[in-house]
Amino acid sequence: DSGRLACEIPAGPWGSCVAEAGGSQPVSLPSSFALNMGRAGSDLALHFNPRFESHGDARIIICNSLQAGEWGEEQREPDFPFQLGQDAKICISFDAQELTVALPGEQQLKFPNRLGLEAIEFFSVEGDFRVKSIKFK
Ligand SMILES: C=CCO[C@@H]1O[C@H](CO)[C@@H](O[C@@H]2O[C@H](CO)[C@H](O)[C@H](OCc3cn(-c4n[nH]c(N)n4)nn3)[C@H]2O)[C@H](O)[C@H]1NC(C)=O
Repeated sequence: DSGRLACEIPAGPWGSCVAEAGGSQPVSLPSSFALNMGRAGSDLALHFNPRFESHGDARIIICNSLQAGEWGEEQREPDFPFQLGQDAKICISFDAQELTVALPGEQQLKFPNRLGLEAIEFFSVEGDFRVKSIKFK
């Protein structure tokens, strides 16, 4: 079980690195997983949703915000660095302007901090993604 640990991105001015190592399980073909963070389940600064195959999308990362239960405009990232059954290190940091997601293979993705989030008060994981470690720095 080669769960490697978190990444070392230093905390941003506001935020911190929410580091995660996990992996999608080869047992069942996961259609997608999601990491959600923000103030509450209905107020997310970042819904980070890699889709292997779901909603008619294949191998694309969907990022969005959720404000009072309403989805914002999706940001769609076709550069898809995940492999089924492989561990993935994902590291999220943020400041007043944007959230930065460090992905496997030195890939980086940015998403505007639409909620002006200053602290992560809510964090959830959905789908076939087994979290091996989480570190708030
Ligand atoms: C073309 C038709 C209208 O557009 C579609 O509208 C859908 C509904 O809003 C969009 O799907 C939602 O997209 C949201 C982000 O913008 C969320 O991903 C939402 O799902 C929330 C969610 C995901 N998950 C989840 N992910 N993985 C697992 N296991 N569970 N649990 N709750 C999805 O149901 C979907 O991404 C969007 N597609 C396009 C191409 O825009």
